[in-house]
Amino acid sequence: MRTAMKTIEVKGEKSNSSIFIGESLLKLLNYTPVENVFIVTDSNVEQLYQSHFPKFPVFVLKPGEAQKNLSNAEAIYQWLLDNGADRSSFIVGIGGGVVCDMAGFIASTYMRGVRFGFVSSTLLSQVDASIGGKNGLDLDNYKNVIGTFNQPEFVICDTALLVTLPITELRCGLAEVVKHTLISDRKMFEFLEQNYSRALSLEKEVIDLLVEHSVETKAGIVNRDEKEKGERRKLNLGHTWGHAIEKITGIPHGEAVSIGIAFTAWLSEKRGLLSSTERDRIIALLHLLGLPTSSDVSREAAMEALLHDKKKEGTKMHFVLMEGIGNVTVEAISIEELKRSILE
Ligand SMILES: O=C(O)C(=O)C[C@@H](O)[C@H](O)[C@H](O)COP(=O)(O)O
Ligand SMILES: [Zn+2]
Repeated sequence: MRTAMKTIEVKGEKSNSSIFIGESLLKLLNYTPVENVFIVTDSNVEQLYQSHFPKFPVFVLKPGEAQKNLSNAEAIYQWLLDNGADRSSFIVGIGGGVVCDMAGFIASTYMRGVRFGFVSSTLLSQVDASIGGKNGLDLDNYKNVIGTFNQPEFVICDTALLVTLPITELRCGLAEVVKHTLISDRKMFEFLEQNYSRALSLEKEVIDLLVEHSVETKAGIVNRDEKEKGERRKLNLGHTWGHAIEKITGIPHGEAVSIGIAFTAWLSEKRGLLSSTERDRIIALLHLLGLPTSSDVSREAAMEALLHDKKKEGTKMHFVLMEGIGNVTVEAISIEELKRSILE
């Protein structure tokens, strides 16, 4: 039985981040100063876990991606000012990806930057969103168009908090786990094929292993390429198409990523990089996890949204393709060629 807490380090250019897997929200005070701390959370987390929070001022956001916007950022800046937060203050985000993104962005910009850390409460956030120092807000429904690279001092991944997570949210986190296995670990993909139902029933041993594997995979990549000049682009597998679907439909991020992964498997097969057998295995695993693999959005509409993605540089776009389960390649594809591949 795996019980011990595991620590993984992310090394950023400016600062480092310690990820504590299996640590408890109840131990938060061991990681923050004893005063001048400000908590950002959402109403779901507040309702379930406020009694576990240390006694610091709390700003409560409404839940959901739509809250990751500039007007909420302004409200939080104002609240910090009103409550006397200064350059020596410490901000803690307690919640999922939206809360961590907001808290990280605010902390990185308030008074030109104050110290911050996260308690990550959803699977998606523990395996991905809270790790690696990307803090961003959406604009006009386009994902993370405004943001910073800045590492939190710590991330507490309290897997005990996952027991209250709705099943849709759990599935969404598993979409990012599948993404990590597709990027670099065929054996882990096979482990998921064999153990998907144990993951869906939140078996502790399996969940801890999956969180640890994802954090290790992501930390390794971020340590080599924090600012996404090269290898980190791989972490965007399924996201270029996924973000377009997410923008148009408003479905949860993990579901959009699942659709994006399935689309990428199709495109990779079409371009002769992936066998149809492996494509079918990928789609089958996503289905076993209860994730969607297609959407009603027309390819033309998705293509239009995709052209506004921040991964577009001039007339080209970096697209992550699969060369087999556990192996991806990043190709700078011209928009014209992408249109031909996708629309013909
Ligand atoms: O951390 C990264 O790098 C990722 O690409 C991880 C993604 O799963 C995550 O959704 C990220 O926020 C997307 O970043 P973006 O730069 O494409 O907005
Ligand atoms: Zn993602």
